[in-house]
Amino acid sequence: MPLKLLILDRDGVINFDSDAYIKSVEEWIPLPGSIEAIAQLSKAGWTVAVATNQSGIARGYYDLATLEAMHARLRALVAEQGGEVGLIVHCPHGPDEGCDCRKPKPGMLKAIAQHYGVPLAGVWFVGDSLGDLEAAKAVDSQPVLVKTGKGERTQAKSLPVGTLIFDDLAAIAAELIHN
Ligand SMILES: O=P(O)(O)OC[C@@H](O)[C@H]1O[C@@H](OP(=O)(O)O)[C@@H](O)[C@@H](O)[C@@H]1O
Ligand SMILES: [Mg+2]
Ligand SMILES: [Zn+2]
Repeated sequence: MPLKLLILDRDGVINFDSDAYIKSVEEWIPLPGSIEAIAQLSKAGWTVAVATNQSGIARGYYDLATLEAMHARLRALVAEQGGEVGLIVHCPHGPDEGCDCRKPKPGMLKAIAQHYGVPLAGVWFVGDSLGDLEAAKAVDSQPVLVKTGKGERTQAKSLPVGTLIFDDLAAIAAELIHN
């Protein structure tokens, strides 16, 4: 049975985003239904991984310990609902550092696929920004846009061909679990 892998962007998909960055655990607030959606997917046999740009680290807005505390909170909330979160990969670099992991580059998606030993072709990558969708396209994954976070702004742009669009993560969970 091939692994059912779903990869999520974080800010604007799992939690509220802010143009001022999410700089503390207190600012990290789950979007309505997102924790439940991840738990339901997990309990339905999906492996839910996360690929998130975190240039706020390079910019000095928060440190790695704070980022890890946010992710511990995410894991605890999903565990309370009987589910679990898989690998969380972040890019700590700034836009001018030329790293291979910052979306729209697909380095984080490749790292997740390598971790699980599965191909990326067709794997849904859910994001709210154009860079998320471009990263998916770059490795033949399925770009999926949610309208939460920056999603409605992104929807007004020219999207990669074949991009799927959903209202939110709960709608994606319903689609994947019930179809
Ligand atoms: O959506 P993910 O990838 O989980 O994380 C996005 C965040 O790292 C931040 O990314 C920044 O973009 P720049 O990194 O400054 O271009 C801005 O868009 C912030 O509003 C946003 O909080
Ligand atoms: Mg985002
Ligand atoms: Zn990076």
